[in-house]
Amino acid sequence: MVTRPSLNLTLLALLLAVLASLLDWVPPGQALSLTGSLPILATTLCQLAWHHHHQALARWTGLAILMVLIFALASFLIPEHWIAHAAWNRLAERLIAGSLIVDWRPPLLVILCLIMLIASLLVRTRANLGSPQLQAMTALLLIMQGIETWHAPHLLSLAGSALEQAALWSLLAAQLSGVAANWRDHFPGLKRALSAGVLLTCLTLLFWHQQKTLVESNLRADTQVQSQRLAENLSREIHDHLQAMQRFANSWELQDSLPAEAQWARQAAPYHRDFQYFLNIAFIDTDSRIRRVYPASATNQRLLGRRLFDAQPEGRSAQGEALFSGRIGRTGIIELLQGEPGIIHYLPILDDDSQGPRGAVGMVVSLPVLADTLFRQTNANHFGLSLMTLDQTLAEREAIARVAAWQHRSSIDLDGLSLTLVSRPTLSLLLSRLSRQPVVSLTTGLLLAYLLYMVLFAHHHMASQQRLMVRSNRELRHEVRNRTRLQEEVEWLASHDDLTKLPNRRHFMQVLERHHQTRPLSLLICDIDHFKQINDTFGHLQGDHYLKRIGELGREIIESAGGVFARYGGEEFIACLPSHDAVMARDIAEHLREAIQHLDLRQADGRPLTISIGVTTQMDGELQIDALLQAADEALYAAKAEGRNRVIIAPPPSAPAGSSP
Ligand SMILES: Nc1nc2c(ncn2[C@@H]2O[C@H](COP(=O)(O)OP(=O)(O)OP(=O)(O)O)[C@@H](O)[C@H]2O)c(=O)[nH]1
Repeated sequence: MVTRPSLNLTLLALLLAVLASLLDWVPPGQALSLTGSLPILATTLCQLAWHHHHQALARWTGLAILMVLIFALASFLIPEHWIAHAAWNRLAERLIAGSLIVDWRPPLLVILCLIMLIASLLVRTRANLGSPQLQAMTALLLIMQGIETWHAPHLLSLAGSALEQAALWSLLAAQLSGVAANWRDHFPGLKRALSAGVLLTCLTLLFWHQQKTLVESNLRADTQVQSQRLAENLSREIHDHLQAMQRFANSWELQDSLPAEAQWARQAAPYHRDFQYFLNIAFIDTDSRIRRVYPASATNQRLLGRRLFDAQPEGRSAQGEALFSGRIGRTGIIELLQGEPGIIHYLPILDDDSQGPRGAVGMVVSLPVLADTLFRQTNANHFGLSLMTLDQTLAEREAIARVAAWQHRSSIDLDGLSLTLVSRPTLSLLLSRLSRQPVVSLTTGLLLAYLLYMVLFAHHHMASQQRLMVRSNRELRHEVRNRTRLQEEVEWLASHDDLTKLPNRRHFMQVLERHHQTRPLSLLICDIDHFKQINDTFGHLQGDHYLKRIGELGREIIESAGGVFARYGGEEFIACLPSHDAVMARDIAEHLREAIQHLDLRQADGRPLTISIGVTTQMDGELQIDALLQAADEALYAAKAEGRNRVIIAPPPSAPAGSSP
């Protein structure tokens, strides 16, 4: 549903996405950083197209963006041993020289948010396709982005910039404002499924955050150990060279005179070769003059004969230690005569008759060269390195690849002198070692949360459908029962007399037809005597009462004889007695007449109520209903004519013409 607020919010998202893109933009050739803002901008345009009813355009752009985002997500998910991080970087390199995959890939949480937003746009506002769950997940992912931004600097850029996050919130709000009214009707059905889905999403995000923190801190500890090892190597190197040089100094103790130049060069050469960071190895006499130096480079030659006390006042105390006290002396970090920072060790050459030092061996260690020698042992693709004092960078080795925001500081002990080695692991190194497990858990958890919502929603939908069906079934059964009862009532009314509840004439005729083979078959027609006077005297209601009483009694007597008693019309009743001959029928008719006479019913003149009965019997032959009725009626007429309150037997009905006797 497109509403004015939702359109406005999408336009706001567009503005924010454009601003984010402009702020992120850097000239081509440099590292690209449109990673988050560009897909947000594309999604906003897609949503705008949807708002303007260009559904097909919105659908196809949405699908295209979705494909790109899924590809980017795959680079987070695929294990290193399937596709190495270097391969992803090579792919990025092909797109723009010097770029890395991280320059192209939007932050993880932005990718997930955009996938949810586009998916919910594609399923429109349909709750049964999971739109509410997708939007709830987007909101939770955005909250997580806020936490990530506020929390701490992290290894990977997982969250978008503040502007990108604001644009994403606007997109979500635009979608929500269009559908809120629509969902209000669905809310009872949504409630359970949505709360379960949201709960699982929250748990997934918390679990992911915990896992990610653990993985990153392990990785940090890993690189810290590596960096520490480097520092230890450096310390060991210094220690080793000191020992070696001590041996070198000791080798001159037996010699009384000044070492010959060639001899000095011959003996110093292997040390210089092994420890390339020695700028020179010099023989210094007790007057602190440099008398021999190796290598004999032009710079070193210029030092010959110079008095170090004057030339290097900073090193005076160290020289004094070696030349006068006979102990190893070491300068701090000083500016060397060669113009670079370094340390000079002075190793005394003692006289064999213990007359004090005869001189000292001076070893000039260039710290940049020392650091460089060590730095060369590490891969420049993995670490950027710096060797530092408290306030000065002595040597630096830039990493070839881009470094991460992390840096490790390890202290180095240079024979009592404390330095710091700062190492900065490269992004490529960290990403290639980073476990994919947290991202896999996050993606799987979100997928499961969506599926859980779908299952619960479908279950609720099916359950309510079933409830509806059961209710309709019950109503239908009730309706069928009602109709059957009505039908029975109608049928009963059609075949019975409403006043006396006796079978009516039509029903009686059907009964009679059913006995077309029963012989003998007797028929009785009964008529109340002077009923008109009863009506006239006592009223019709009383007349009705008489009719009912006679009906009840007649039914009792006739049915107990196996016959059927029915109302014939007006104050007349009719009965059939199957398998009763004329004598048996007459007896029953007499019994009926007498029983009525003994009822407590009175005629208008006070005498007991009486009836007259005409009886006829068909003994054999084909059933002749009309003839039987005619005969019984005539017998009744005769009974009336003879004074009423009597039973007259009609002669058997004559056979119809043509029938055999
Ligand atoms: N109360 C009541 N009266 C009825 C009903 N059906 C017919 N009657 C009355 O029955 C009376 C029949 O009268 P008649 O046919 O003249 O016969 P009678 O008065 O019984 O005289 P006889 O038959 O000659 O003895 C009429 O007054 C009818 O109105 C009914 O359902 N209820």
